[in-house]
Amino acid sequence: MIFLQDTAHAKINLYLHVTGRRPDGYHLLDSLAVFAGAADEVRIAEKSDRFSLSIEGRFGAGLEADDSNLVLRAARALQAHAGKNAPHHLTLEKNLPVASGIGGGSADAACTLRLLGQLWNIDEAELIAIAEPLGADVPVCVQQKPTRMEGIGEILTQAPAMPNGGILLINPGVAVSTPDIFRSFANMGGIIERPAPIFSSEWTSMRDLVEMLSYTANDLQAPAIRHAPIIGTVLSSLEAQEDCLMVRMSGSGATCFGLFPTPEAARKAEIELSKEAAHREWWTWAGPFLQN
Ligand SMILES: C[C@](O)(CO)[C@H](O)COP(=O)(O)OP(=O)(O)OC[C@H]1O[C@@H](n2ccc(N)nc2=O)[C@H](O)[C@@H]1O
Ligand SMILES: Nc1ncnc2c1ncn2[C@@H]1O[C@H](COP(=O)(O)OP(=O)(O)OP(=O)(O)O)[C@@H](O)[C@H]1O
Repeated sequence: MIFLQDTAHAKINLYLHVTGRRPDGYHLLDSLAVFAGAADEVRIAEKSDRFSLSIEGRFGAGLEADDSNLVLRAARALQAHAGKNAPHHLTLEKNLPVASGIGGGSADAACTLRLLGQLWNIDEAELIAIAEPLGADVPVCVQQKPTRMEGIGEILTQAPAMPNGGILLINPGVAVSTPDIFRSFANMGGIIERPAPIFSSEWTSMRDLVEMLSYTANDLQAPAIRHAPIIGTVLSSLEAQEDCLMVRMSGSGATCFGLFPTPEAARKAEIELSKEAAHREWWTWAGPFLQN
């Protein structure tokens, strides 16, 4: 019997600047993370003698339901922190492509923390502290709100709400390893000096937001295209769509996004692209941003 469930939304890095490197090798970032309607789902069922996991959904076959899974790692980390001995059976519906730059695993871990936090009465600040060692993207995924991420992802500043625009996501089915892309970034010349983006107090339309984004980039895009040239093809296909305001890759790739004035315009572009996407076996999703 399922008694609690929550959605783990795709994280999109609208820009991602690499600004430095820590002595332990992790890169310092400045990034605007927002969340799309596309999501995995995590469900908590009855108590069990230990935490266990079932995985379903389109991309479930590519993942092990063992201790390496971020859902179980998050559950065990919170259990240890809370000093609880109350394990449950968990189910993950994996709708988002794996290792694709939209933080799927991080979103699942954060979703698990939220669910168990609700069950065990643990506040958000504590959940964020538990989230940090699980992965650089996990803290931002706990809140699932438009957020500027700095440091390696642990310095979070709330960003203005997203305008009521649309996003089209395309993943070409090539898994991209985050450490490999950071390594290539360093080998291709490393840090690019540029002024920090200036945030306004609100974005009244997608055009307003896109104007600000036009002064930014994803510094991992060029290294990712070197690993997976198909990313360049995806970006060109998105760019060719009517009403598309801008295109870019998210995170360390390979998922790319197009921004549109409305969710309907994004859905129309998805339909336009559906033949090519089916032929090339691309995953696509179009619709609104998650509004909080
Ligand atoms: C690229 C982003 O997706 C942007 O949101 C994230 O920074 C990556 O977050 P993530 O997938 O949760 O990454 P983690 O699992 O913490 O790190 C995977 C590996 O990527 C590299 N890594 C990650 C984050 C970061 N700020 N600098 C890094 O150099 C490190 O080699 C690390 O061992
Ligand atoms: N629940 C999970 N969902 C997805 N990946 C998981 C999960 N648990 C563990 N992993 C492992 O984590 C790795 C990264 O997967 P994930 O989908 O989070 O990457 P990503 O989309 O590139 O994330 P990011 O944008 O944070 O870099 C995968 O190689 C996968 O084996």
